[in-house]
Amino acid sequence: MTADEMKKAVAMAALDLVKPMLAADVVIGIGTGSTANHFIDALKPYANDFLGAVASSDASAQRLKANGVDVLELNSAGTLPVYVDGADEFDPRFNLIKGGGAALTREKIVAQASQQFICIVDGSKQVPVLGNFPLPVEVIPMARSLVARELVKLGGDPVYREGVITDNGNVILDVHNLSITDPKGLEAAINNLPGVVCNGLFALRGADVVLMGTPDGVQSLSI
Ligand SMILES: O=C(CO)[C@H](O)[C@H](O)COP(=O)(O)O
Repeated sequence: MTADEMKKAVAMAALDLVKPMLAADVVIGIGTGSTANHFIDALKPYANDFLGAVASSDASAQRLKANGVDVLELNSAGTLPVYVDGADEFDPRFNLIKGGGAALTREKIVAQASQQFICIVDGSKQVPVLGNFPLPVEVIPMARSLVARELVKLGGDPVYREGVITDNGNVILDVHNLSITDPKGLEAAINNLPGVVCNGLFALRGADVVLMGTPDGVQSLSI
């Protein structure tokens, strides 16, 4: 089974969890990336069974609309019952690194607005300790060098993701060589740096459910 086939399988497994929640007044949260894209495509036959979705990126919003799903603003949607999204890494406590697709800020907002976060990943994303995947940090452009120096003080090696501007008009620093033994503490510390909009650690609000695709099928993991 290819990685893409595993991503599709976890997307279908997530759909099985979400289908019973769908109703005429229900709005769901949708993430960004190749795994989330499979989930969006799988929603097409059910597009008329719920009110719509809040998207974590312009790319996902466009894909939802192409699949017949109405896209709503979070401000008019209130609390969402569920958020479905991928991740770049997850640890045994369901802390995550996200933002490989540069959508981390809106992803974190929609996750925070949701009662349940279903994380859909292939097995390559499972790690004992977060940090092998470089941690994305979204930064106000004028603060890029300042924040980079502060991230070095925290023990990381930040690299400017050249050519990438987020949906919010900001830039991304990818922080290499972090061994993240205190995900909540590091998430808060990085968020406290002036110029940082958001960082890709999802520990203060991690996933509730992880569906992991393996060559032997989809595993529903628990903490
Ligand atoms: O955080 C993300 C985008 O900002 C994605 O969820 C993460 O990069 C995983 O992507 P994929 O499903 O393509 O492996």
